[in-house]
Amino acid sequence: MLTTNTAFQPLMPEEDTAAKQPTAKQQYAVGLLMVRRLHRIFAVLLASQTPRYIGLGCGGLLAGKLASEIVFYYAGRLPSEFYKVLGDKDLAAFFPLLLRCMVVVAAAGTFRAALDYAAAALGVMMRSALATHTHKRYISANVFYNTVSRGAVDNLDQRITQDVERLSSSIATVLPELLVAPFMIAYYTVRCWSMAGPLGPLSIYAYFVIGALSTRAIMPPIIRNVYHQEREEGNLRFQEVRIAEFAESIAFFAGEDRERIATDEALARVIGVQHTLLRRRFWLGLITQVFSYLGATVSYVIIAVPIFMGKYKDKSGSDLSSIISMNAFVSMYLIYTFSVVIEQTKKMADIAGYTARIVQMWEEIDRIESTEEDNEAVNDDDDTRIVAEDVTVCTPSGKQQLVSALNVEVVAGRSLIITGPNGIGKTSVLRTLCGLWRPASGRVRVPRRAVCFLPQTAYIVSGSLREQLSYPGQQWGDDSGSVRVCGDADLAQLLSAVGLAQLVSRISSATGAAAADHLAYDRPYSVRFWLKVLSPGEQQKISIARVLFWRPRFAVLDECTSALDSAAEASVYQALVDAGITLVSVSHRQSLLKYHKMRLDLLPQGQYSLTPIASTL
Ligand SMILES: Nc1ncnc2c1ncn2[C@@H]1O[C@H](COP(=O)(O)OP(=O)(O)OP(=O)(O)O)[C@@H](O)[C@H]1O
Repeated sequence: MLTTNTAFQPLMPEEDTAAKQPTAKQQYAVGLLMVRRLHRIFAVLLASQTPRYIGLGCGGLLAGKLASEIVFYYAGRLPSEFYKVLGDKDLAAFFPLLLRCMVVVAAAGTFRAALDYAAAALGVMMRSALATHTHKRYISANVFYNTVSRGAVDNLDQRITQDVERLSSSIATVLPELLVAPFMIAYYTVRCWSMAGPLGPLSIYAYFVIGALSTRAIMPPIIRNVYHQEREEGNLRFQEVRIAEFAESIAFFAGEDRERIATDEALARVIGVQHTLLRRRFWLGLITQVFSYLGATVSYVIIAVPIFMGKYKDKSGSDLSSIISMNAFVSMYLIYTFSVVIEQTKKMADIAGYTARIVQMWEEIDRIESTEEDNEAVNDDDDTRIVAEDVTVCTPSGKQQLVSALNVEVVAGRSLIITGPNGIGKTSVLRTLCGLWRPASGRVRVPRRAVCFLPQTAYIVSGSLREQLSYPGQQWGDDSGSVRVCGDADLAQLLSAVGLAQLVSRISSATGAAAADHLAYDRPYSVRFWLKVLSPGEQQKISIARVLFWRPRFAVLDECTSALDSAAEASVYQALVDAGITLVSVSHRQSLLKYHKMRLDLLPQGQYSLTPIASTL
């Protein structure tokens, strides 16, 4: 009975990405891919603001940086003026020069502090734009679910938080330097040319090209290391978070030794990558530093040429000192500007690493969105039935076929229960019927807006009891944005329907707050608090109360009453049936058969049997 129809195969994390994604070498190379990724980052940043605002921001930054360079230029000229005044023993000129020096130095300090502030603020704005863009695309229907369950991209949370933050602050530090560099280079090229002829600036340009080429060779390993360091940091954090999340289970198992070893191993991997990164950065730092310091020597060669060619032979000793100081400043500043550009390559390696991680995540979202576009299973217009026609259910990797040629129709009023041994594919069938997984072949039609899915682990949110029961606040699949919350009367009735009538007074006594119901309903609490105050069974009751509040036409229940005692389970099932909700349940309990009209029994080798309940009881 196994079918081999492969009209549609779900996306497979390793295989589809391997076909389309660049090779490891291309991933971290300083080349077209890096430029394309950076372009994507900047396209998002530019789209987040109006062109006028961007123009004003960049213009302001450039103007501020240029103004500060002018101040630094005047500060740089001061030594040559001091040489002249002191060389001539000119006391009358000394004090005004001293005063001017103090004003210029104070202005230079102010500009530097203001520019640092502007760069930091720019970084925060960029972070906000990139994270908002990612949230908008990632936390949307089915995208986050598929991105997480495909697992093709590691540590999504870390990419959205830490990587975005680091990328933004790195760009913000580099941007002002790169914006102003062309102006500085042009100005000091002209000055250097007039001082030493074309040979001066040309030799500095050649020097710069050599410097840039020598750093380019060691950039790719650093980019790769930055990428890996972020990944290992994410893995370490995941391990630490798991210890906090499963503290009780670990404590009961006395698993602290095993956890410590696993955590130390994760830490060792981070430290290992950090050491490698430090070593590689050392070589990059060595090249850029030597390049900067050697630049000073080059500048003296440039100054020496006109002197030895006799250009200043008629100048006095103090005049010549002043000219040498001035010329040294001009050529050194041109070299310094190039050194600053070369210095930025250190930051550029970081930027490329973070960019790779963020854009890879966006590319994965692109892939998922493009396959979701034609997912006609979701939001079928007919909200009276869920239909599976010749459906083959496979795991997301496509490697394991769970059910083949499934034909089932759940009509409103005729609830279905799915049974079968562990691991046979019951939950997978539910996911497929709900449109979360796409069938490997065949067709599913499901009115998503009329279906609510309850997994075995109840989802508890932060906020008040009213928000807890009204989650998500909007009807499933309702795009209108209108929010609906439980009224006071509804709340009391729902709590009593699921056997939680005492919850409000319990919370009030636990927190020492006033017991009046209408006050307690809206008092906000953290998720941590709710998880502490509600037992697993009570958490399941809360999620069933939500379904009773929303009264969807269909409720898909995946062992969502597994932690309830038999009486409570019978009572909540009866409440759901009385509310007119059609159920699609997964359960191992025979006692639940009576709340359903059909039974889908999953059998080995992808087979199944579909029988009316009345005939099996
Ligand atoms: N996201 C996934 N990726 C890969 N394999 C999966 C995934 N989800 C489930 N599977 C595999 O599919 C098989 C069926 O899993 P499923 O959860 O549907 O079984 P089940 O019948 O609901 O089991 P149980 O009764 O224990 O809840 C299992 O072997 C499981 O390993």
